[in-house]
Amino acid sequence: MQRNADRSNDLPRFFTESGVEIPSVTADQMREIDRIAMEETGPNLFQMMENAGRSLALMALDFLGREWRKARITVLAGGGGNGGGGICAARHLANRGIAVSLCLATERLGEVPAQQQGIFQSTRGKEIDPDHLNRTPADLIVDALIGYGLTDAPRGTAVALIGWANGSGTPILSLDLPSGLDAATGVAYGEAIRPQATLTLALPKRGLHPDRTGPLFLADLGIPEETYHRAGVAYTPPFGNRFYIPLVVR
Ligand SMILES: NC(=O)C1=CN([C@@H]2O[C@H](COP(=O)(O)OP(=O)(O)OC[C@H]3O[C@@H](n4cnc5c(N)ncnc54)[C@H](O)[C@@H]3O)[C@@H](O)[C@H]2O)[C@@H](O)CC1
Ligand SMILES: [K+]
Repeated sequence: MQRNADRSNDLPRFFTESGVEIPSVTADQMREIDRIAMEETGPNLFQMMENAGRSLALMALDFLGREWRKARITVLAGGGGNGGGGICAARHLANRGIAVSLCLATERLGEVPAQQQGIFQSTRGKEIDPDHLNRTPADLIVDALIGYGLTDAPRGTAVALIGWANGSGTPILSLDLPSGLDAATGVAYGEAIRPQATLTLALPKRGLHPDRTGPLFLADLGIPEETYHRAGVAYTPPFGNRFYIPLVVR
């Protein structure tokens, strides 16, 4: 059965459309790159989260196509860095007049996600409780519940929201990785989001198997080459003249 299979010996490789290979990272390696950025080189966490959220909003707009103005979007967000990126995207989408509903899995937000929530509260977007989800029609769901911080099966409201989103029949865009998957191995500890597409951040996470992510895209967080090199990651900027790019996975 695929759900809980150990897939660590079957890791995908990631390439740009022009065939340049992009290194993949475990959660620990990505955490170290984040640490070097935050403590040594910049950008700081708020700046990276802003870049993540804006690219996520842009990808949602591209996904919706010409009908984007009429779209209704539900953003599901957790309390960590992944949730913060989702809340930021919710603001950018609400700023464009889209009907955005933000549903938080927890009231305990980290400091930077809480700042994002504070800004969102000045938009026309609405914050809704999980028990209002079925009364809130959506054309697109954004999954920003859990990112590379997951270490065991999703619990509590997060797992209820994963189940609701999967059963909704509405397309889902996942931020960084489908919530519920382990970033390094791609193993699902329990129920995991089944997205239409995934926007991963900075570098692809090792466990992003294409059968679990849908089409995979990579967003630029604005981290300089030097930061990756200090972390021991051979990195050449893959973005060309864009801020998010499709990845080819083999
Ligand atoms: N440089 C980067 O890579 C950046 C990463 N960012 C995002 O931040 C994420 C990492 O942030 P964090 O380390 O805060 O971790 P996450 O946000 O991935 O996970 C922590 C949160 O997930 C929820 N959670 C974790 N385990 C759970 C469980 N078993 N059941 C239910 N809920 C659970 C809780 O809300 C917790 O606060 C990345 O995946 C990425 O999306 C961005 O914030 C910007 C910078
Ligand atoms: K996610």
